[in-house]
Amino acid sequence: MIPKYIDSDKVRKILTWPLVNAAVEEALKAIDYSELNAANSEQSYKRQPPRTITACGNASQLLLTMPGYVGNYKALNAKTNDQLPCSSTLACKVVTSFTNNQNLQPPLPNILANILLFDVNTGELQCIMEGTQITAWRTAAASIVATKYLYMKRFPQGFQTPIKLAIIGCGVQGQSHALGMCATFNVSEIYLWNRRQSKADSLLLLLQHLHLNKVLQNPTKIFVTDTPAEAVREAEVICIGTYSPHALINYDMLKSGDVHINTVGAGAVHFGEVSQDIYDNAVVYVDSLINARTELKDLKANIIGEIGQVIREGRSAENKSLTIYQSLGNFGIF
Ligand SMILES: NC(=O)C1=CN([C@@H]2O[C@H](COP(=O)(O)OP(=O)(O)OC[C@H]3O[C@@H](n4cnc5c(N)ncnc54)[C@H](O)[C@@H]3O)[C@@H](O)[C@H]2O)C=CC1
Ligand SMILES: O=C([O-])C1=[NH+]CCC1
Repeated sequence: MIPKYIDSDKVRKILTWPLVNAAVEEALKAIDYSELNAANSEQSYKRQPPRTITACGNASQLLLTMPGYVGNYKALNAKTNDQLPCSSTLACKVVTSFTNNQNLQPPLPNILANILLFDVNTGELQCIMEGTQITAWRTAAASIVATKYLYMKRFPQGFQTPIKLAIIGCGVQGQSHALGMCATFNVSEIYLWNRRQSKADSLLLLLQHLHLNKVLQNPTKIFVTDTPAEAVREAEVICIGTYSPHALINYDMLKSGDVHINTVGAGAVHFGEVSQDIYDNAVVYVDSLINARTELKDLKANIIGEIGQVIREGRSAENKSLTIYQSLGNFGIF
């Protein structure tokens, strides 16, 4: 059987922020390690084992594999809302992170992804879905869900609470975080910083264009800053997605009071963009504790648990004004 290929144009057409945010929220909730039901169970169940990371020669060339299985689920027909027959999905997201790609002529994204879907009865490969954009959207959506549960829930106005947002690093992740956050929350001001300023300028132009064309309602005030310190000085929510091996922000740079940080980058080492004194003063949540045990073993931080636990158990984050969502990344199956 020749697998069906779903290219990036087709994928892009179905992605919207409400859809991706809701799917990612379910996927984060679905990460649990309770004894799973037998395969012949009537109930829906899922498996998301730890991901593997293979270095291909050196740490700047990585292959990440993220398998997932959901058994016995009943989806709804998106058009009619009727319940579809019970089904199961076996899939694996395969991501490469080759950090020299941006220097190629023409450049390629550093992070490339494909999602493989298998026949659950025979194991045959049925479909390959282009996953690069899904990864950009999924990662930003996970930060959005973390911001919703760790930060927005602190305020009576919830989602409507106006926020000043800082984006540190305006590459693929910086852009998807800026667009997703502005599409979801009431962002009153946004501060953009990138090592090479032209990328921050381009993101400013894109945001202005989308605002003028009423694709985005906010923000009305957009600033490009000369330093990360200027970008975070007023910010209540900070999203940082770079390959920086050194901390770009430290505790003294943050405003006092309620602040939430989504830190998604730093390449092969999945932390380091944020200084130790920020971790010392914060409580930290992750997407996957199983992956954190290996990938964050050198991080000295008060890791409280997973975002999924916070959502499932309906409990609010610890009573601390500074929270961090330390994003490692995962497949996003539920
Ligand atoms: N947690 C997750 O689920 C995911 C994490 N990532 C990570 O997010 C980070 C960004 O990925 P992309 O946006 O796709 O890459 P990108 O190449 O599109 O953007 C990277 C940005 O980082 C900046 N940068 C690189 N080195 C820097 C340094 N030493 N100091 C300051 N800025 C620096 C660049 O100027 C660029 O704007 C990477 O570390 C990547 O591994 C990417 C996808 C998913
Ligand atoms: O989850 C993901 O797709 C990734 N995490 C780190 C790089 C890509």
